[in-house]
Amino acid sequence: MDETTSTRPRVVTPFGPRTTAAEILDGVDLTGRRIIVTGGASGIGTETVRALAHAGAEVTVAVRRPDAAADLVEELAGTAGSARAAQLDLADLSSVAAFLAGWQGPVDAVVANAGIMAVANRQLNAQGWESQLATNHLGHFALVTGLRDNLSASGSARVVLVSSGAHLRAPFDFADPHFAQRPYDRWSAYGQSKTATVLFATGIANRWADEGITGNAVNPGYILTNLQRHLDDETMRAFGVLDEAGNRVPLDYYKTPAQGASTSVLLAASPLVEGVTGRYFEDNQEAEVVSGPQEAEAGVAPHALDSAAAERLWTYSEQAVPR
Ligand SMILES: NC(=O)c1ccc[n+]([C@@H]2O[C@H](COP(=O)([O-])OP(=O)(O)OC[C@H]3O[C@@H](n4cnc5c(N)ncnc54)[C@H](O)[C@@H]3O)[C@@H](O)[C@H]2O)c1
Repeated sequence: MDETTSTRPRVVTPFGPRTTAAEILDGVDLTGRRIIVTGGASGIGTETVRALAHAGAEVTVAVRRPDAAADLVEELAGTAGSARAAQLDLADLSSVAAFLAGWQGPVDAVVANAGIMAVANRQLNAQGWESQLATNHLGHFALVTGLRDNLSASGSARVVLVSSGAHLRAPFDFADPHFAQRPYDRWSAYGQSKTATVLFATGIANRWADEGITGNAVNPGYILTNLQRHLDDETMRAFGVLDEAGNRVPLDYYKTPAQGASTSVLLAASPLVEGVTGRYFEDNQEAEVVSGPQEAEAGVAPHALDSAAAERLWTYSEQAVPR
């Protein structure tokens, strides 16, 4: 974190943690805005797509299996905007390249929402990248940097990088990002990938401001979705999500997916944050900077706002992703 980051005023909005994505866009007209949402066929992504399309945007739902988004596309056919599905596997660079080759014209926003969490064992993709870093950061880096000219052509484009409070657990380990030498730990791997997500927002802010492209990171909060599928019942009990009988416990601090999608939608489309860049938001506000691991995983860690680390990660990612 540099001095500018620590002294700049925090961005605040009138919205609360329980505001829904639709409420964020009440009265906002996104007609003609072309927005890509990765991982839009489930969870927070689906609610992000819904809110944007209802406000008039032309949303591309970028998913591994386009048929998984078919019902959503059909549901949104009668709205002010539209949705269409496109194939994209972020862990497969040839799929990212095919998506980029098929895209024409400006892009007004990318919501880099797709993600995987706490994969039990170290898994590598074709490039030898650890799976969470591959999907959550490097695939999105390939996608967003590949769309740079299209974003620039918008004149006012926004990149929203969906991170997590888990970033507080792990700085980016430049010496061993893929756990080749250190023991694999699924939470460190997830946390590191989400730190990369925040650093990527800083990198966009540092490099692309002159092109009218902003980049911000988002922690959606806790939402029960498919994301938890890699967690066994014992872990879910430890989280207090399951009772001893294996039933889901209704927890107050869990948001609905529509509430979880609100901060992504705020940064992707609300006029209230026009021009805001290089920030980390949660509960619809810019987060406070905090030090050390936090029980509630709230706030943003200095290691994720470090401009030098952001530059280093950009260089690392550029070298990793072939052009
Ligand atoms: N749910 C939470 O409590 C929570 C908390 C913090 C952050 N997040 C983040 O929010 C985002 C959305 O998660 P969610 O909770 O809606 O979970 P989810 O599992 O419902 O959605 C994730 C989506 O990403 C897609 N995806 C996974 N790997 C992909 C790949 N290789 N290529 C393309 N798409 C891929 C999945 O198919 C899925 O549609 C994720 O980035 C997650 O890390 C979620």
